[in-house]
Amino acid sequence: MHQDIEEILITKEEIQERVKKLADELREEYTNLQPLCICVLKGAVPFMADLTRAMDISLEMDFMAVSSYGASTQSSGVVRIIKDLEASVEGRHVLIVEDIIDSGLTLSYLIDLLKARNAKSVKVVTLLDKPERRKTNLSPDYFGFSIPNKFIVGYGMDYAEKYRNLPYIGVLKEELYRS
Ligand SMILES: O=P(O)(O)OC[C@H]1O[C@H](OP(=O)(O)OP(=O)(O)O)[C@H](O)[C@@H]1O
Ligand SMILES: Nc1nc2[nH]cnc2c(=O)[nH]1
Repeated sequence: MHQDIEEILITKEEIQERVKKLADELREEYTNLQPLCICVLKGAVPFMADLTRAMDISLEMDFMAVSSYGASTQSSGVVRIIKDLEASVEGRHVLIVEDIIDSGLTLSYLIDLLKARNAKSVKVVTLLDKPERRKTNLSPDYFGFSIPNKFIVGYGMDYAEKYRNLPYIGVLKEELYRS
């Protein structure tokens, strides 16, 4: 285990098993619909790669980067587009792929944006859900794990851009981000 990690919350094997089950459910829903899977950079990259390969249906991918202003471990609700989509979502079945929903403010903004751009349907799959911290009444259509209110890193998720390549999801030692 990495020296900065307090405990492993979800192992690599548990992630793989859950991702496969989510992919099975999504295959059922999206076969023949040619969904546009939108990866929200950067944290969702490993999940997007594993999930879409396991879905094993005809789909398209696009990438969007947004940033919320505020402290590095808290979302402020003000969302700014850093990189927009290349594809048009008009008339498309869109699946937003997220690594984590925390306050829900990022997702709430994205859903409104994609609906305003006339997507035919907009659904959300997130690997992790932290429902305790929600500031909106939004809930994901599909989620991998519901987790407690702890600051976690790994499998795409960072602290100050580090730890994204850890193969598991771990709780970061508190002294590293409180100091
Ligand atoms: O529900 P919310 O409170 O809005 O928080 C969730 C958002 O925060 C994280 O992204 P972050 O801004 O850390 O960017 P990153 O994916 O590039 O690390 C995560 O990937 C979600 O997009
Ligand atoms: N890395 C990381 N990003 C987040 N964004 C919202 N919650 C979290 C979290 O626990 N860890």
